[in-house]
Amino acid sequence: MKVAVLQFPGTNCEFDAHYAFKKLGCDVEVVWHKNSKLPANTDLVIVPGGFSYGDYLRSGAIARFAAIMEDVKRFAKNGGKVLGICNGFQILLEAGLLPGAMKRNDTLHFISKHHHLKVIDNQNEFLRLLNVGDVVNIPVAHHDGNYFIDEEGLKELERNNQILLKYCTKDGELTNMNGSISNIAGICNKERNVFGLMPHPERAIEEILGSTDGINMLKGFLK
Ligand SMILES: NC(=O)CC[C@H](N)C(=O)O
Repeated sequence: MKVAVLQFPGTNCEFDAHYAFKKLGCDVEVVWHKNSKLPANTDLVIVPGGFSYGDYLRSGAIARFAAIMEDVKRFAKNGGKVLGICNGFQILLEAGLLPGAMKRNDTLHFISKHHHLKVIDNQNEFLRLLNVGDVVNIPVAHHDGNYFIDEEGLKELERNNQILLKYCTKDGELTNMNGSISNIAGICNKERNVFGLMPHPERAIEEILGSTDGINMLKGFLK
């Protein structure tokens, strides 16, 4: 399986994602933002975490104008799978590939820790190897993870089962970690081929990292 990991100035998780998918046996290529085309035969695009363009203006607001994003949009429109992790999620929101917007955490603090997430929907390629109600332990590291969408948009997400993950305690009780509406940690688009989440599954793939719960999330994409 061919995985393309995008790289913008300020991206800092491209090699974590590269390492994780390599470990899963994928052919992985890091793709510079100035390229106008994704590699031939790309099966999955990862928009990784970091601080693209220093998070100036708004996280992801500049990266979404990068040349490569035109091809990512084309790829997604044709049904190609795209996963945005943290800053990648922010970029996909800014690019209009996912609905809603990201605000600063309500505490105004950068939050960096392991946090539990509850699987809300698994009828998608990302979480198909998990069960609804499963609790996973995945690191978070962001200051702009306060997901927002208007009332009508939230209803639409719920109606279409687009809410994939919510923040919770280790016992599965929903918690509000950063102000996100309805405790949302991850969503997908209506067509179910574009995914975004604030936590970092690619950083939870070895015991030494504190959790291996990310493996079965990323593995969902494997053919
Ligand atoms: N780990 C990351 O991707 C950081 C995300 C983002 N730039 C923020 O701090 O909100």
